[in-house]
Amino acid sequence: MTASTQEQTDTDGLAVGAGVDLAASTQAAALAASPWVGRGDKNAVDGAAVSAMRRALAGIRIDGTVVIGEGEKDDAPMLFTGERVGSGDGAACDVAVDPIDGTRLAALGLGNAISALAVAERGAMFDASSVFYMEKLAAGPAAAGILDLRLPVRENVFRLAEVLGRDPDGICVAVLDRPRHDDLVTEIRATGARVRLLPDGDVAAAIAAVDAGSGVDLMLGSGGSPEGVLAAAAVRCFGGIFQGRLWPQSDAERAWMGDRGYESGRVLSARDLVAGDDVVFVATGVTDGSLLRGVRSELGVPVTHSLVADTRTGMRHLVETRHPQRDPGTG
Ligand SMILES: O=P(O)(O)OC[C@H]1O[C@](O)(COP(=O)(O)O)[C@@H](O)[C@@H]1O
Ligand SMILES: [Mn+2]
Ligand SMILES: [Mn+2]
Repeated sequence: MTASTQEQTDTDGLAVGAGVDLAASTQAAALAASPWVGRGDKNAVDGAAVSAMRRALAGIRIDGTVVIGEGEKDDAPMLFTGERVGSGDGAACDVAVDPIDGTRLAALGLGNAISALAVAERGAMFDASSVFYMEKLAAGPAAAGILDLRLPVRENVFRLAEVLGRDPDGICVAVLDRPRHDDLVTEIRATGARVRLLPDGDVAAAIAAVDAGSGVDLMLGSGGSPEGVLAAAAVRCFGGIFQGRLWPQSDAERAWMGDRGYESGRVLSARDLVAGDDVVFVATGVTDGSLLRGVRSELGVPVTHSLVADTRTGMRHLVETRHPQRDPGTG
């Protein structure tokens, strides 16, 4: 795998096919966060994951620029937007990271926390760093051309039920459990559909929505814009649809959108959010979840579960990795 990855990177000049290499970064983040799981300290979870991911990226042969990161931080050397990551040689690319999506879940010892990273060609990723929230819709491939974020919720649920050949009561919609979603949840339930309320973690939820057999048919509601770009990258690799609409919360955010000529109400597709034909998405489980198992220990050896996918091959790998901690003294 590594040899062919290397070759592809050399001949194409792009960071494609490098998914398994890139997974080292989400694995490092998950491994570093795992001692903090259940200890109630969100900052410790995030801090450990961010530094480990950053260090691991330095060993990966890409010339990456973080487009979706931890915000524009001037102080701590973290994964801030605009930061260059990777070894500096290899393909020039945009990088989106969420070292832990579900920090609170991990701190509370709850399931579904993941570490996620996506890479695309340089300039391919939508700059969503300055408007925090995005309204989102994600569903499987059958929903293409049928569902639309601008339609009433009821209409989307009925359309999805029809295209899937079910009654609305056979539809399950994932929604972040937030007071702002109370009306949304009422509207969904009024159609007969079920709602799976999530304490956190809408990247994994969007993947569940596009993935047949996950038990989730649709994801609706607002969440972080950075997570929207990561979910869009995943959907580009897995198939299915993702739609996002920036949801500004302040005059500063509205001004930022205006300055960039972003019409309010514009619906962004997965391809608008992550363009190009070379997209790689990797995620590693931190705590056990519906998508991935969390970090666990087998006879003292840490084991991780990662998902690796790319648009070029359309392949999706579930990778189980043993991480023996070698004693330098014994080689
Ligand atoms: O908690 P809010 O403000 O509703 O934001 C929702 C966002 O936070 C999360 O639940 C958790 O994100 P982090 O763990 O990266 O902070 C995301 O999955 C989601 O997009
Ligand atoms: Mn995070
Ligand atoms: Mn997040």
